[in-house]
Amino acid sequence: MAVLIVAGLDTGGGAGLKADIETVSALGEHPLPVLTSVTYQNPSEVRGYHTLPPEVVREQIRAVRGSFKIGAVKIGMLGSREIAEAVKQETEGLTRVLDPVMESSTGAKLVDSVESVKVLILGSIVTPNVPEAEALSGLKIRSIEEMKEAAKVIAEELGAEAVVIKGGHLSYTDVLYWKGKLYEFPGERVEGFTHGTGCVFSSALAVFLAKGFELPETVERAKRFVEGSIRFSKAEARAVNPLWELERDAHRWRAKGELEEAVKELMELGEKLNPHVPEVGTNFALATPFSEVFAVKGRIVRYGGTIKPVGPVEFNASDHLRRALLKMREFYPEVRAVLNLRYSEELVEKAKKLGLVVSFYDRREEPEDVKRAEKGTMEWGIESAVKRVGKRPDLIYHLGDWGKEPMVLIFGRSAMEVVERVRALSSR
Ligand SMILES: Nc1ncnc2c1ncn2[C@@H]1O[C@H](COP(=O)(O)OP(=O)(O)O)[C@@H](O)[C@H]1O
Ligand SMILES: Cc1ncc(COP(=O)(O)O)c(N)n1
Repeated sequence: MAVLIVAGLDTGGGAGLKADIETVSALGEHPLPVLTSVTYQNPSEVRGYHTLPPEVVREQIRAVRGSFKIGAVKIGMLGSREIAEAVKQETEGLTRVLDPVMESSTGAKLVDSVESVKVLILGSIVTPNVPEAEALSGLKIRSIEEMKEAAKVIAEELGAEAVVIKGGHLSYTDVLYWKGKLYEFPGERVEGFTHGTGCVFSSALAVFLAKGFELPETVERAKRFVEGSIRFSKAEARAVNPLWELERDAHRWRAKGELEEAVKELMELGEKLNPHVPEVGTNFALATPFSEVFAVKGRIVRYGGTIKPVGPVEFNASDHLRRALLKMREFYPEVRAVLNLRYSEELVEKAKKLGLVVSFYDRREEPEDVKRAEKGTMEWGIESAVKRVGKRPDLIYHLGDWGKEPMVLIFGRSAMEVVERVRALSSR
């Protein structure tokens, strides 16, 4: 199924047409991109925009309307009244999702007037954020109750088929008014970049409508999709990441394979490694670029004179190593893998001889409040060891913690780098 997208181009690659294309593609439908305006912007600032002549917008829609099966249309930045009129005429009869874009999140105007947006409201599913809903309804919105009143007014007075007021500027709860009924979609704040959330939301809505879901279900699905695109946003983009689900799954797949290979290599070191395996067992953890962590279920244990993994490589199979790795990644994001061994003086000396950067933490230095909180020891330990050496540590040891057993953590930028380090450390 194809989804028509009528929107503006964001040169920062965060919002607008590019976010819409990615959203539609990521959700498995075919995007038909129609450009209304070129903006000059980055995630911090819109410097200006240039609207295309309405005829150019009209011709783009005409070129595709007849030759694709269009399940829905998402309409974003319109720019001018003339473009709004042309889009209205050319999209007659399609299921229309209108994101009434008026201002960017950075506060710059993206349309000549509220009236231009109103041109397209009749019969559309409209998705204003709180300030846009205030502009369309003339009401002040400070609560979920007031969101509901405004949604009703926009539907009843302006003739929208349905109204979804988005709560990103209020409490993260979204409200839907449809066929005389009100629905609430509770949400919680997700940490991450939010530039482009509105674009992704309305595109996802259009996709789920095209797939045939009923409106309340589409809102729920679009909201969850936006949450993922915030949670898995990337610092480099400073905007939402509509490709999050595909990327996350690809990274999971690769990390699992990488760790499985490395565990296999590690097993080759069986007899040499056996004396270095602590009572609690060894584990081996690998993080994806999204900081999701895989490890060996049940750990790697001594087995006769050799060693053996108890279970398979799984997501979230080690709490301690996951916490150590994630803390290390806050300082050095290139570090992706870690493995723990029993502490011994020879091992630490050998590491130093091999030129590895060695650090340690000492629980006697742990502040009382961290001790009492219990969960924070690992994080505190890694942080204090990192700060102690002032550069990226390859190996961190402590002399009693985690069931009081002294332990060594060996870090690496890949699972194989850790295996190579373990190989060097355990060779006689
Ligand atoms: N930080 C956040 N955490 C979770 N959900 C958010 C966050 N910011 C926005 N949302 C959600 O993203 C969607 C878009 O909302 P909003 O940001 O208000 O739109 P706009 O980009 O048009 O201002 C809504 O479903 C909203 O609840
Ligand atoms: C081309 C274009 N379309 C839409 C938005 C709104 O997105 P946001 O509210 O996240 O700034 C934008 N900034 N640019």
